[in-house]
Amino acid sequence: MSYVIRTHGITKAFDNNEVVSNVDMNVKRNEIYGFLGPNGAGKTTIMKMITNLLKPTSGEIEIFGERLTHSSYNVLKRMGSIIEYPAFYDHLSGAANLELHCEYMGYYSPNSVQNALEMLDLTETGNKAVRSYSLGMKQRLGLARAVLTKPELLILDEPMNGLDPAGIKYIRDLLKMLCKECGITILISSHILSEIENIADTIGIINHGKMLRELTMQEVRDMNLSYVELVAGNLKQAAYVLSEHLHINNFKIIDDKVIRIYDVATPTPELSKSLVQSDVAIESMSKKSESLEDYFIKMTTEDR
Ligand SMILES: Nc1ncnc2c1ncn2[C@@H]1O[C@H](COP(=O)(O)OP(=O)(O)OP(=O)(O)O)[C@@H](O)[C@H]1O
Repeated sequence: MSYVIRTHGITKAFDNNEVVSNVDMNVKRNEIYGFLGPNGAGKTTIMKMITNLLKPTSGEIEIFGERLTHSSYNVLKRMGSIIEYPAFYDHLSGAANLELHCEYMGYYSPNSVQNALEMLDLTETGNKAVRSYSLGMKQRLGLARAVLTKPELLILDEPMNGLDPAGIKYIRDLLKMLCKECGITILISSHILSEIENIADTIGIINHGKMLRELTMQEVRDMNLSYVELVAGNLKQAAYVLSEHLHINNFKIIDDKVIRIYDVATPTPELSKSLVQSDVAIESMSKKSESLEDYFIKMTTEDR
């Protein structure tokens, strides 16, 4: 497996207050990695460490197989990023801001500014002063700057912030294209799962500075998110029937009347027949499913 980013037990403390704790993150080459966590979870701090804007208190970061140090200029030249809100010279045009960035990065390629503006649908506004841009246009200009120097790795901290639904779709489609057609690896953070679940190949869930889980979207799709909810009088007997008669162990007792059975392969009529035959007083039985958003919220609230 080839990785573009690997962090090994990175920790960051500000004034003895640990806000990132022992995080291992593994971003594979040519994938979109969705970095998910509620506000304040530590996403920006980790992305700042990966882009060398902050130094970890302990732990190591490897990018393109090289250990990141204060002098890793060549590694940094191979990435583009938006960390927090992108800042520009407001009195200059979008195009002039991009030209300045090329100069600063020592990157010269004919038409690169025009191509980046075009890619982000900013051709018409490229010559206007940034101070006249809406928040969404600034976000797109930030992305234009991030892709300007043709990076191999994009680090995007909540790039959908401030965009309307059409703008979010535009960016999602663009990121998919950049990853699948141009081979760019993308690390993108969000606190809203639905923003990235359709484009991510892998997600990492973080809360209170700790990586709770890293899993591929295929693993997410294979998870038991559907279940049968059984409301019954004598739950002890119901649990006994499930495990001893039906050999189902994948269930959870929610309270003194409710069991959730995650083995949805057993048909509901078969379940109810066995339960009734063993004198379980069924009040109701229904198929339900948990959305991925519910799962994400549950994971991050259970960790409190
Ligand atoms: N320079 C700093 N000094 C002190 N505390 C900081 C500093 N930067 C971040 N923090 C704290 O670290 C924690 C993590 O913040 P961070 O911005 O990384 O979270 P986040 O997941 O990106 O959240 P958000 O989505 O709100 O940006 C927060 O409690 C924040 O207050």
